[in-house]
Amino acid sequence: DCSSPARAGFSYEEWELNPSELTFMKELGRGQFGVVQLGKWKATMKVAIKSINEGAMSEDDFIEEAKVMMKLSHPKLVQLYGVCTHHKPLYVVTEFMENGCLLNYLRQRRGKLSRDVLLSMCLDVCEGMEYLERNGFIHRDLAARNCLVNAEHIVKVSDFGMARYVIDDEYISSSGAKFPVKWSSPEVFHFKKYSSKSDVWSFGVLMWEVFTEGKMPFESKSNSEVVREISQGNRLYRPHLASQTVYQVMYSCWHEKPEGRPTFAELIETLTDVTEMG
Ligand SMILES: CCC(=O)Nc1cccc(Nc2nc(Nc3ccc(OCCOC)cc3)ncc2F)c1
Repeated sequence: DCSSPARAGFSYEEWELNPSELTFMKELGRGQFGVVQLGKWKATMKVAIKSINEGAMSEDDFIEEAKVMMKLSHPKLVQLYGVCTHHKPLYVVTEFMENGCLLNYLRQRRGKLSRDVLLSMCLDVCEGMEYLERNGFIHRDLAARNCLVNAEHIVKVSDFGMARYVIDDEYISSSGAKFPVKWSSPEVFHFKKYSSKSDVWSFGVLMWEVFTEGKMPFESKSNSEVVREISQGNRLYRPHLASQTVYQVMYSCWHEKPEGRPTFAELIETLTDVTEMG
């Protein structure tokens, strides 16, 4: 049916949106591929439209993958509606999230969010990630900056798998300034060995971001200092808002070996028990 962008433009492949059905309203900010704008699809549905800067993305590879990503659908994942490939710049059209990215949301509401709300945010992300784990899909760049918050204050995971299409050596090389070392497991920053268990490590750091209300992990340390700290067995400290029980959960995500870390399915169980215990 053509009632939603996901099935849009019968005259286009199902992952293609007809650009004439998009209207631009205002700039939301800048993602890593270029500007993101609030728009409307068929003059009714609010959407986020990412314009991909020339040379920022391996576009053909991404378009191929977009067909797979379109099929990933879950209430805690930011839905990909489609792409416009018939002109430059390439547009990537997704679900619009009224309250913006989780990192800024946490920083803007410092001191106003209860522990229960912080825990429910972690559970939202965990549910989205458990769906990706179940479907054998690796995020590769899970962090609070890559999660978004909707009008109902639900948190959803965004930009899953997009790290594979970035053209920027600073981001790709593990010694590059933009490589997310502070969210990377040892097997990722040493060998780029990505897995759902390396996503679990990043989820532990995201939990730390949530319970510090948006602090930068290893605040004053350089990437190479973080590699040394982690390799020596040091870990992020317990955030003041995190109970010992909550800290044990995020700490379990930082086991040196992937097999020593929980799965997202196990993390849902544990976080749900913590929520119920209070
Ligand atoms: C921290 C990283 C970061 O900002 N990332 C980032 C920036 C811009 C847009 C996107 N992407 C999407 N954004 C929305 N909604 C959105 C709503 C409000 C907003 O307010 C900005 C001004 O605040 C006063 C920003 C975004 N929905 C879907 C996206 F895909 C991601």
